[in-house]
Amino acid sequence: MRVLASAPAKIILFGEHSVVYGKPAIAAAINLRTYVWAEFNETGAIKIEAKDIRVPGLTVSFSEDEIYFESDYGKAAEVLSYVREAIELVREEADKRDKGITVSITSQIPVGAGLGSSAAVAVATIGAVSKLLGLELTNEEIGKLGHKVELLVQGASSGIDPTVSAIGGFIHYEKGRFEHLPFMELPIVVGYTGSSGSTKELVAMVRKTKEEMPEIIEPILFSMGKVVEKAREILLSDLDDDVRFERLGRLMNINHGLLDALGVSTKKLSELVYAARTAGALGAKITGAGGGGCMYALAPGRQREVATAITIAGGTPMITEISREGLRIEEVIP
Ligand SMILES: Nc1ncnc2c1ncn2[C@@H]1O[C@H](COP(=O)(O)OP(=O)(O)OP(=O)(O)O)[C@@H](O)[C@H]1O
Ligand SMILES: C[C@@](O)(CCO)CC(=O)[O-]
Ligand SMILES: [Mg+2]
Repeated sequence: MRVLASAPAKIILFGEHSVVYGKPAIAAAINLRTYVWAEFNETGAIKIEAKDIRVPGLTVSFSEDEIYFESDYGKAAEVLSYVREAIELVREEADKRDKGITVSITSQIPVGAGLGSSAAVAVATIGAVSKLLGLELTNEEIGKLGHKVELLVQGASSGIDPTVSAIGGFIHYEKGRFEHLPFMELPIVVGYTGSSGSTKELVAMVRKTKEEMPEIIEPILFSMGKVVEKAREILLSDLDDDVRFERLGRLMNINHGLLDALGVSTKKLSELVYAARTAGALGAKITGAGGGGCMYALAPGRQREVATAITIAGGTPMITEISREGLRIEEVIP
């Protein structure tokens, strides 16, 4: 039997980082997906074919007529830890710890770019492997297992990314609980800096700063929580779109400033944010953990101009759509 599952990327509209400390956040699944095939193998081992992820630590030496490859196995194993933990967790849940499983991954989501590639790969793997092992799990349960995987690998995770990747759509999330917000088209542009940041390291950096100066960082996290409350109110209001977008834009700019104060922006991210605002975006901010990766802009009627401004500033624009669907079983071959 072979199973193919897929799970979407996400953007965080408001509340990244503060959500790790129990504040609310708002996120949406977007139409970039990670695909995972799962099948049994006879060896009893876990085998992972990650087709489009760069493995760090590979050294190649060339001499007259020979080529030597040396790999840093520790680093290679670390890169695959989300997938490995996901498979181990599902084998335990199914009480089939010794089953040999091979997974093969292809992904449209840039890695370490704030678009939830870690959550999507964990959720798609859990979806494919649980189906293979005959476990009946709801998408919500798969999101909770995805949260466990992120906790195991990163040490800290709010769970918002695996939740939105598993269930799709547009959500408000707080302390493990989510509420679907009404589906709406948002005129956004995502801008990719081309560089990456590690969520594990960025979350650890914010925690360290918070421990060193709680009297400064806690009010910032508190304000971020308030920005999200206000944004939820505006999203649920019956205000006209022009007023609604203008207010949301202002909140995005405040949220970006607060993220910058936490130290998770970079020069390139800020350049893309300011380029987007100058080209007429009503708001622009980092999305995801930062340290590189992506920003997004709210630009009703100005998406094309903002995309051009992001390109001129050295970024890659992506006009994405919100994905109603989360985890999907694409194919089951008996
Ligand atoms: N296609 C893939 N195959 C295997 N592992 C992947 C794949 N995509 C992502 N990963 C894993 O996820 C890690 C990146 O996760 P990380 O949480 O740091 O960033 P992100 O999820 O892309 O962004 P964010 O968490 O800010 O939304 C990679 O180093 C790798 O371990
Ligand atoms: C930085 C963070 O808030 C969002 C990453 O997309 C981490 C988390 O919520 O687990
Ligand atoms: Mg991640």
